[in-house]
Amino acid sequence: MDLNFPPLKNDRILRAARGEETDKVPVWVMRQAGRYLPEFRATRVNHDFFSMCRTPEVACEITLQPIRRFPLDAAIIFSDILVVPQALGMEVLMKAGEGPVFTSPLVTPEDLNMLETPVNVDDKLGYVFKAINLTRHKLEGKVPLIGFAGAPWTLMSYMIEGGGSKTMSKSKAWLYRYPDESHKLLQILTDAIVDFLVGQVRAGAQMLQVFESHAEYLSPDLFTQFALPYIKQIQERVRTKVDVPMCIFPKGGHFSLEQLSSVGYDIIGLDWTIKPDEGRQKVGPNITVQGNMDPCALYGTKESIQVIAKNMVHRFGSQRYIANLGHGIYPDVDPEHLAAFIDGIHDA
Ligand SMILES: Cc1c2[nH]c(c1CCC(=O)O)Cc1[nH]c(c(CCC(=O)O)c1C)Cc1[nH]c(c(CCC(=O)O)c1C)Cc1[nH]c(c(C)c1CCC(=O)O)C2
Repeated sequence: MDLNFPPLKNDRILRAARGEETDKVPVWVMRQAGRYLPEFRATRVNHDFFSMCRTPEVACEITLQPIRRFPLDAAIIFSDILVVPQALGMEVLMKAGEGPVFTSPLVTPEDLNMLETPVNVDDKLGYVFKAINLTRHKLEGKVPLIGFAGAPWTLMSYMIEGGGSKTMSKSKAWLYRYPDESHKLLQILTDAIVDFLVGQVRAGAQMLQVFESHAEYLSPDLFTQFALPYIKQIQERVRTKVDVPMCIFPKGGHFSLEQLSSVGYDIIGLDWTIKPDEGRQKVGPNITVQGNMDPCALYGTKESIQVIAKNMVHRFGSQRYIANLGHGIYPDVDPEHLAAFIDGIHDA
């Protein structure tokens, strides 16, 4: 892998992450490479979703699509959080209109024996490292490249539910009925995630985001027992090997913000259900906040989007702040409306 990268021309997001002054508020959008872009859909018709993730040239091309169109301040590598369960030997398919489906989800703790551990990330996930390295070169220093992984609880819940769920009752049942085995699974995932994130930075990722998308299903006590310790461990262990800003996004986990502010992440991502001042106050002055416009606000007019975007910047303040949506952009959003959002942020 060629690690001689072109010089970075826009470091706004890295500056905001480190608490340094920024001329404009940096902005990127979760799922910015995705189905709302006609060029993504055109590539997607010819490919299976996970084959796209496994082909570095395709993953690179899709990562660059939104960067060519919009003045975004970061790129995020095209991949999925479910590549880690796949690396542990589980089969995951992406079904059109249905989302991810595991062919054999975990049912009882004995099923943990089927997981192929420890994961050699170079063998199993080397395709992500190659995609990152290629993309960092192809970006030509335009903006930083973000790497990511799902957090252990979110991945555990997918591995047990086998796909989407309204209640997470099967995976939460594990937490209550099999706490020891749940910890065993969470630790297996944590070990794989740490190596995976370190490998992404060594390949060229300049910032990392950990997605705890299923925080919202946990009670504060369950979060403290089964999510927080692993989120903390990931930060500590990754940081002993590489040094880039790290973001944790606990979707729906307002109750966890104070606790999360003490486990070492540079950035905490907020969903749209919390007021900017309240989120800011909960994470404290030494952490950068990211978020949190309602993704559905992009269905409004361009004018209304700009008003909401500017108002959001005023409420968060322009420093130690990274603008984003409160969750991923939806597939039926007009790309021109995303452009209005980005302009609204940069002009605020
Ligand atoms: C939970 C989760 C997943 N994947 C991810 C999360 C965490 C963020 C979140 O809470 O949404 C993370 C993810 N998924 C994808 C990215 C790529 C980078 C980006 O542009 O943000 C990232 C960062 C591509 C994707 N991941 C997926 C698509 C669409 C797949 C398709 O084209 O069929 C993309 C572009 C599919 C996916 N992948 C997943 C689901 C539930 C789905 C189906 C729902 C949907 O279709 O939006 C699992």
